[in-house]
Amino acid sequence: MILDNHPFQTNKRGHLEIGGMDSMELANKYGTPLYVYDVSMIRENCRAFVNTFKELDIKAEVAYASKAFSSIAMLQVVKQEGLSLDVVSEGELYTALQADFPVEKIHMHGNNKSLSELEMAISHDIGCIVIDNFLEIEMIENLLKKYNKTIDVLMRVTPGIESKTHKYIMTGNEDSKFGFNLQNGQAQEAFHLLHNHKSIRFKGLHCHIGSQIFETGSFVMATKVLFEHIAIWNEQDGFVPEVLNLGGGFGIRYTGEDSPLSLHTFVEELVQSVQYHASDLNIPLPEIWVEPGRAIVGNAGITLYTIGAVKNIPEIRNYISVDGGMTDNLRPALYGATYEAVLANKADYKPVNTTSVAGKACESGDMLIWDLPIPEVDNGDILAVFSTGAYGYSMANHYNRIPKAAVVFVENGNDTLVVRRETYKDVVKNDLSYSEEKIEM
Ligand SMILES: Cc1ncc(COP(=O)(O)O)c(C=O)c1O
Ligand SMILES: N[C@@H](CCCC[NH3+])C(=O)O
Repeated sequence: MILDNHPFQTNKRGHLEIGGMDSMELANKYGTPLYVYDVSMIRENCRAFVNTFKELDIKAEVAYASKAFSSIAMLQVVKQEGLSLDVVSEGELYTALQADFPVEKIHMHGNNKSLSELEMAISHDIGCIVIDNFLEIEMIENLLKKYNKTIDVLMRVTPGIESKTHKYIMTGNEDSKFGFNLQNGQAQEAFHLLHNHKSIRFKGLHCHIGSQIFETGSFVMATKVLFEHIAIWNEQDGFVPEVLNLGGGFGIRYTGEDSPLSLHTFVEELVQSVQYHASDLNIPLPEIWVEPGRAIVGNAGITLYTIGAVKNIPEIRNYISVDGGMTDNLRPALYGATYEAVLANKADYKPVNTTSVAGKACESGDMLIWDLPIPEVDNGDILAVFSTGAYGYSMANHYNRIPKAAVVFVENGNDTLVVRRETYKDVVKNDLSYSEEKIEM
């Protein structure tokens, strides 16, 4: 049964339950498509990361990668759980400031940070900037002079590792737009600009090899490559990193085919590898920082859709269409990502057919799920797609002028609307008219 692959159950009415709430009641109350998050699951995921490092007695910092899902309410939960925060744009930083997130716990990323983004970060005294390129070093130097400030930074490097994931979400390979290349000398050049800098406090290295990764081998390999360079810089310049940030990328289960490692195993193997190299080099163990996004929110979210048109093409395929699709979940269209779903009102029914779930956007590629085992479908049935908590709402778009869906948090049987559904007024709110008089002028 598909339901067995996911951390949800049915209630007495046979309806899918989330956070102690009947998902059908949520669909009726808020309409569909609807993103629903079980907040206690988000909290558990945050705590699991923090506690795993604690159990291993390792000085660590866990920063939630807010690109996975950023909203004021979400960042308030992250703040309540005491995590740090990774932002990659002015918009994400702005959201963090609106959520009153402690600035000293915010880290800023980005492969093309603008002057105004850096100025916002520096003027608000955020905790750390992860430097990606030479232009950024120059802009940070100028801004620190202007504000007469100093700031902590990490240097992002690409170790030349091809992690086992989709090409579009690999980031540690040599041919990457992210970070300073370790192999071709650029990282070495940047290191010399940053090491012993007067106002840029160079704390250490950052490396993120990709996303939705199920094995530790590529992390261990990346750590080895980082330490080869740390060893050279240690010998030449006495460099001792205070921090090693190994990024995010911890894979989650989308379907029964996915078997993520336990968090404990994952973290333990990363820690052991850093410990091994630090002791080999005879330097103190650096603080280990990580930046999980998907692993914090992915499994905690589901999306509810109303099923509309049903189309059977004999001997070819059965289709059901839902009232959302690539506008609220771009991942299948972008990466061929796979998902599982059940009918929220028949969650414990046995499947009798196979059907493919189409979105409503005007694209043949707008398919949410291919060949899903499903019970008999009736008008008004609600489809619940699992594991949509990461990179769903955050990559939502307005294609076909479809308004963005609402987000509801549920916790201990209480539901709270945390992002309003967009209206058609919202969709045209930035449009200005172009009158005939202008053409005549
Ligand atoms: C620098 C950086 N850190 C963290 C993450 C979060 O990744 P994930 O959601 O896979 O944990 C990403 C996204 O891939 C990233 O680019
Ligand atoms: N958006 C991607 C992950 C990329 C994360 C940022 N480097 C996904 O949905 O899987």
